[in-house]
Amino acid sequence: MNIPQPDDFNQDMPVLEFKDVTFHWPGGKGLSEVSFAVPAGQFVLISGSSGAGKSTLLRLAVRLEEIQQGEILLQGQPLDSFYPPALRTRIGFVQQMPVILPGSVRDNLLMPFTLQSRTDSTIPSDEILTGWMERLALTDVALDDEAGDLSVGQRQRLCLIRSVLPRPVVICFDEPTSSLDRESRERVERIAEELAAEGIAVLMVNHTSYHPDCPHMHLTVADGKVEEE
Ligand SMILES: Nc1ncnc2c1ncn2[C@@H]1O[C@H](COP(=O)(O)OP(=O)(O)OP(=O)(O)O)[C@@H](O)[C@H]1O
Repeated sequence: MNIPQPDDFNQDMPVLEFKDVTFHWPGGKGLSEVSFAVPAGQFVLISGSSGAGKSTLLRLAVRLEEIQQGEILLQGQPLDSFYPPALRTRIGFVQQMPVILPGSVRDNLLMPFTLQSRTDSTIPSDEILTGWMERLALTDVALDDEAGDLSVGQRQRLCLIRSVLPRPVVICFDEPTSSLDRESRERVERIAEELAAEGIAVLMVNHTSYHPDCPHMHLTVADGKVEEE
């Protein structure tokens, strides 16, 4: 996979960097002075107890929440310097509760290409879409099916494909396997590891019994802090 990089991006720079980031929800929970750097193609496993702040960390990384102090850099540039549709194609997000839009499976998969501003991307063919669906064991789903009729597990895999298609430099997975049976779970985990091997940095919140086969960084979230193990 050919991962796009801006002309001035030095491959030795972290692709994603948190610098002293602080964010608190209105109720006071949140994260304080979080710093870590993720090189291109790094697999990052994120763990911590329920309510520790793992989803909050990912939501900050994809700018669904605004940091209150510090800085988050994507390819060396502040997150808020990206035009939002351009940011969405550079950093993918597969959420716990997948977001599906009205329309067919094809409409949902191609949604990033209707929003995006980049001119260097070709709209994927049906062959590419079905290839990805086979890779994720969605063989009983057709491109013309209504996406709203899919199960939660099927929706999660559809969102995974939708995030990968624009060739992002980072993908954040928030418990992408929570609604899947064991076989599908292992398949999604294997694909996430393959994406890292192809050069995409992968940040994955996952259950504690998951141990990636690939080399990885492990971040633990506890008491509003993020520590690298
Ligand atoms: N929209 C919100 N408004 C106020 N507080 C919130 C909001 N979202 C999360 N929080 C609080 O922030 C803390 C961290 O939540 P977060 O969802 O990031 O935890 P988590 O580690 O992902 O948990 P889980 O493993 O259960 O998904 C929790 O105490 C939660 O109640």
